Amino acid sequence: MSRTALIGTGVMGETLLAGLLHAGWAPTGIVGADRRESRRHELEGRYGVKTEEFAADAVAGADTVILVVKPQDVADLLPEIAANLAPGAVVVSLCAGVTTGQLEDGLPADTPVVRVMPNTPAQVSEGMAAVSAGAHASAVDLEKAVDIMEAVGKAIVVPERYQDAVTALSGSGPAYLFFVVEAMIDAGVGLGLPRDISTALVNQTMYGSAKLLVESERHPTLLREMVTSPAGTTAAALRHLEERSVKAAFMAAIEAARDRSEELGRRD
Ligand SMILES: NC(=O)C1=CN([C@@H]2O[C@H](COP(=O)(O)OP(=O)(O)OC[C@H]3O[C@@H](n4cnc5c(N)ncnc54)[C@H](O)[C@@H]3O)[C@@H](O)[C@H]2O)C=CC1
Ligand SMILES: O=C(O)[C@@H]1CCC=N1
Repeated sequence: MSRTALIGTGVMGETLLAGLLHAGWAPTGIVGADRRESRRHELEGRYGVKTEEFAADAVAGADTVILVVKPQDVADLLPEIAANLAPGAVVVSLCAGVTTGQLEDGLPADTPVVRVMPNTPAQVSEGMAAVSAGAHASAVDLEKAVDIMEAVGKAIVVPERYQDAVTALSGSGPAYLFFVVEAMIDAGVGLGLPRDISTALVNQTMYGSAKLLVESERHPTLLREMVTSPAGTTAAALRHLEERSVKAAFMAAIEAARDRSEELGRRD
């Protein structure tokens, strides 16, 4: 039976684990590793998977090793797993900024490495992931990573040079949308709506708008124009957003995220 080791079971590690189990993967085929004892107990109780304290133990005998630790922890992790990595095992990294070259340098020669940028909507099987092959990853290895990510949403293959931009856009993207949601809910409360009513209005507006965007396949400008009646309420609101350069602020914010991803990938 194939065995997948999931190294790091924090927010993103649990997201992937839950998604894979929801997609029908057997808990017996997955072993988690986390340094935190409390986390290991939580995961074992919640999902019935086996967990290990040390990554090296989880990796032994695994044909796929998925790294979901913070980028800052990767350098210490690689020597831990390198010694126990099974020949031919594919290493799939979800760590922001960390390049396939950095990973290959810390792993046995010719280890197939695939870099992936996922996002948290994978928790509800609506993730968006971008996948890039390292120097020694075959088409089959790349497909393995795509299959893993497609179990929890959509996945596309991109050249690795796009990964920092992808990280800034779809990796961090859910946080930008939740930020807008918070702002809208607070605005509703500011206008006198009870918080639960404001939340219900905003949540469904977000959900319905996202569904309309995807299902209609119409350009967002057209969809926005459909809402904007001449001399109406939307025009009055959009004027305020334009006066405050909100679009430019989004662009600058996403550039900052791209720069941070590049920084995380820089070798010391
Ligand atoms: N949270 C998100 O929305 C996304 C996160 N990512 C990437 O996923 C990775 C993890 O992020 P989060 O889950 O948010 O962080 P987190 O801090 O929630 O989880 C990291 C986990 O790794 C464990 N860990 C650290 N070193 C370890 C080791 N040597 N052996 C075993 N376990 C170890 C920690 O105990 C912790 O539970 C990061 O590289 C991040 O860039 C990527 C896309 C989205
Ligand atoms: O904030 C971060 O660094 C991670 C990567 C993309 C989303 N969360």
